[in-house]
Amino acid sequence: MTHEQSWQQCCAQLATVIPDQQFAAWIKPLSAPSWSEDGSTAVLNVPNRFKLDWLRSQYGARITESLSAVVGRPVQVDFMVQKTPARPAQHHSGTHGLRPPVGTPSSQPNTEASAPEPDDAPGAQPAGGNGLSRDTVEADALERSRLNPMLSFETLVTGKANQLARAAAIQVAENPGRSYNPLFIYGGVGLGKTHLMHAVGNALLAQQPGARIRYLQAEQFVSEVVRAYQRKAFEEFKRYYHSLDLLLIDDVQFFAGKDKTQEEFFYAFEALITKRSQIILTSDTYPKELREMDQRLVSRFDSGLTVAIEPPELEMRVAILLRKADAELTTLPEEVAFFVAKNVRSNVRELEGALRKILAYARFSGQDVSISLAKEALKDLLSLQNRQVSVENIQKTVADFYKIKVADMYSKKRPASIARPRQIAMYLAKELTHKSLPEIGELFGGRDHTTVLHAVRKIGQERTKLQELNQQLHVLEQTLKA
Ligand SMILES: Nc1ncnc2c1ncn2[C@@H]1O[C@H](COP(=O)(O)OP(=O)(O)OP(=O)(O)O)[C@@H](O)[C@H]1O
Repeated sequence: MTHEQSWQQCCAQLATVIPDQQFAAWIKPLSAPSWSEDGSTAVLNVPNRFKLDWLRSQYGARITESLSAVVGRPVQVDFMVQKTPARPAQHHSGTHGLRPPVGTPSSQPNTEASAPEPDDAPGAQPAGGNGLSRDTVEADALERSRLNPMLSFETLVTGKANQLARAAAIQVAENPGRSYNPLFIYGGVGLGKTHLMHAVGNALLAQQPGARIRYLQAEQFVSEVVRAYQRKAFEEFKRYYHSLDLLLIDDVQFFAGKDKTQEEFFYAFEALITKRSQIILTSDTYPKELREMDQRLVSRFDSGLTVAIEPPELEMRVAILLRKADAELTTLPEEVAFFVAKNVRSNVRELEGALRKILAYARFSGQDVSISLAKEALKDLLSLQNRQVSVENIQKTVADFYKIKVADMYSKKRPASIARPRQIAMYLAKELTHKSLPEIGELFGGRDHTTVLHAVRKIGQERTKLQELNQQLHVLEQTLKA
């Protein structure tokens, strides 16, 4: 069997397991791979890095499996971004492309092998044509979209913490505007919400280089509304936002209390949903918990699919570290990855920071990466983490934060402006130290342990209901732990 025949058979097999639309969009346009000399690796040429990411992450395993089955031995499948011109003429001979050169009618007998349209995506031009090259179209669209091409499905590590959100995002990328609309992703800081959002955008851009995509942070949207207001340019603003195919807005909790922004966003939302453009939103909390948000918007946010991203568990943290090291072209010994993952637990952004420190340390000191090197590189971080937060420190930090005197932490004064920060400090003392209630009471001017218990319960309950308090507590906790 020739290489071309084996590829055709592979495609035929894939066509039975991959839904028609996806097959037509992703597999059918591929030319037959070129093979390494020893026949162990098949290299598929793809037109750009977006397609490369997507094909590798979504179909790589299936193609490998199918091609191995067809040739009767395990083979590796690799992808390579094709150099321009996008469709080299040698495809009809030599490396046995499935597709005839652009403009040549298909003469392949097999349906899998029949020539696809030069491109399924709107706005794309065949290379060598008189219009803009596909690369230029993509580069322009990428710039306009403000997408970061590094944040793709390919570079996103999957685990229990994000598997639902990722699955939903993949659905959306494959069926924009038709599966879950809007897709609302929520979770704590640095857990990959932004990453997932960009991944959808990048995947869609790979499929449709002409797609009108825009990513922006909620605050930027607020500024644009303000600017449109000042310039009396709402028509233009509307025309732009209402014309998008995919709108990605990050951290929508920042719309809180901004009535005009919410109103404009509501119109854009309605217009986009009606014309089946996709909307993806992220937030630090689920829609019903959003503060100072128009109820019409809250219910719209919840009308598609709402998914959470949780903090990654240990194994996922290890996997993320290994993957990030790999991307930096360094090998991280697994024991070092475990060591870091056990000690840096809060979020992915912090994991990345820790890894960066270790790699920089290794580079500058000329040493290999080991646990002892990691301990040295992360000395500050680890000692800070292990350092017990002291009650005195809590009292000082909380007093500074609420602009009261530290002495008021021990005083008997009762006005709310003082009593409340004091209760907050007691709550944090219970949360962040190992001190008992009576010990804490003692350190707060000799108060009874029931007073401390009351404060701990009260603040604990209120933080689940009051977003602002919760945020203040987050800031205080971060400051104290940092
Ligand atoms: N599962 C993951 N695999 C690989 N990298 C990840 C993963 N999750 C997050 N990251 C990386 O961690 C960093 C922080 O992620 P991201 O900015 O998406 O977080 P976020 O949830 O949007 O946080 P914030 O609320 O602060 O905006 C990014 O560099 C992102 O690429």
